[in-house]
Amino acid sequence: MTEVLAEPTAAAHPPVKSGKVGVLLVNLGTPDGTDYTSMRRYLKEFLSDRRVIEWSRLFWYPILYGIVLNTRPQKVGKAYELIWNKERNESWLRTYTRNQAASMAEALVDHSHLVVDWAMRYGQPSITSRMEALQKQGCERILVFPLYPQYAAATTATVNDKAFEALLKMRWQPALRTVPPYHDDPVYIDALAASIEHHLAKLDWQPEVVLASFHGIPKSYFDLGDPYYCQCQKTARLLREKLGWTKEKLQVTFQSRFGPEEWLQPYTDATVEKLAKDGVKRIAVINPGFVSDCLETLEEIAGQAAESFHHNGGEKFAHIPCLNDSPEGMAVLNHVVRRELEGWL
Ligand SMILES: C=CC1=C(C)c2cc3[nH]c(cc4nc(cc5[nH]c(cc1n2)c(C)c5CCC(=O)O)C(CCC(=O)O)=C4C)c(C)c3C=C
Ligand SMILES: [Fe+2]
Ligand SMILES: [Fe+2]
Repeated sequence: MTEVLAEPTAAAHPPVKSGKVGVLLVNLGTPDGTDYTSMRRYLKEFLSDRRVIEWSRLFWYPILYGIVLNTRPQKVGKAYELIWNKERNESWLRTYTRNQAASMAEALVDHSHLVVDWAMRYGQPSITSRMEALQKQGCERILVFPLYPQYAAATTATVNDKAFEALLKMRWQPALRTVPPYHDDPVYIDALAASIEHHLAKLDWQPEVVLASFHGIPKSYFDLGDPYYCQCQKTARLLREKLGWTKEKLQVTFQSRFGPEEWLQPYTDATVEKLAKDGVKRIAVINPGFVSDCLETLEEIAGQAAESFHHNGGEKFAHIPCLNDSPEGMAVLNHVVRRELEGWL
């Protein structure tokens, strides 16, 4: 005889929150402090990620544990100190990401069943902890938003991997959606163009050249089929078209090289130096691939690149800030989220 399970009665059943939709904004990550221990913990997690360093572990781990984690924490800790948000005692990347989540929650307040949260791929708050928190609040559906306009396996894919890894341990999984790259979205391109125009209008000089400097990746990742390079080039082309500028006026470069391999070219540092040596006196740099200002924009560009330009004969240098949590920046993020939530709102 077949046994039929009895319908659980309300009294016997534990309370379950339900009916909510979560949005999880995720950026790269950040150390908890600039001290050696915090920096080492952060870099260890970051540089152990196979999506970031694709070399064989047999080759990479002796270098990572023998050299990199003994020297880089001090060096990078000093760089972070220069740009630390002292008021909140945290990195700007964390401040801006939290602000973006708060601002988005306010913009979408009419959807009372929506919960907006934020996490970091490396460091705290972790993706797993925030996914679990969203689920506890009753989110049966979660939209994961890797905060990168251009897709790279080293950034977008590793965020998505981590989100799906969190589901691995759940008996009752929420439905999961991930936000695709938005490198050619007109709202994003318009926001970049408006930001350039707005910031250049505030100067009492105008740049001869503007660099669109994107974070680099090893050239070998591109050769293996990563679409990142092409998406960066498309963003720059659309931006040029929007501004009515030539290829000479808006040039694409790649920054933040790591390790001895060849990375995407032309390099930002070499280009800045060459422009100055060739007699260009005034340049501006924008970082369209970074949703928020961080170490790589504030220290490497506004700090180091500016210094190199002046040192080599350049006279005027401007760093155009990232869109951050500005109204234009939030218009982009809110637009992308609304579109990707279609059918869930
Ligand atoms: C092989 C190493 C790295 C790859 C590939 C890589 C790709 C990549 N990174 C970003 C965005 C950011 N990177 C940041 C810092 C950073 N990046 C690497 C290495 C690689 N990145 C390192 C080791 C570091 C830490 C600092 C250092 O040791 O130099 C940051 C800043 C974080 C902050 O808290 O401010 C961002 C943002 C992208 C978009 C990308 C590929 C497209
Ligand atoms: Fe990086
Ligand atoms: Fe860097």
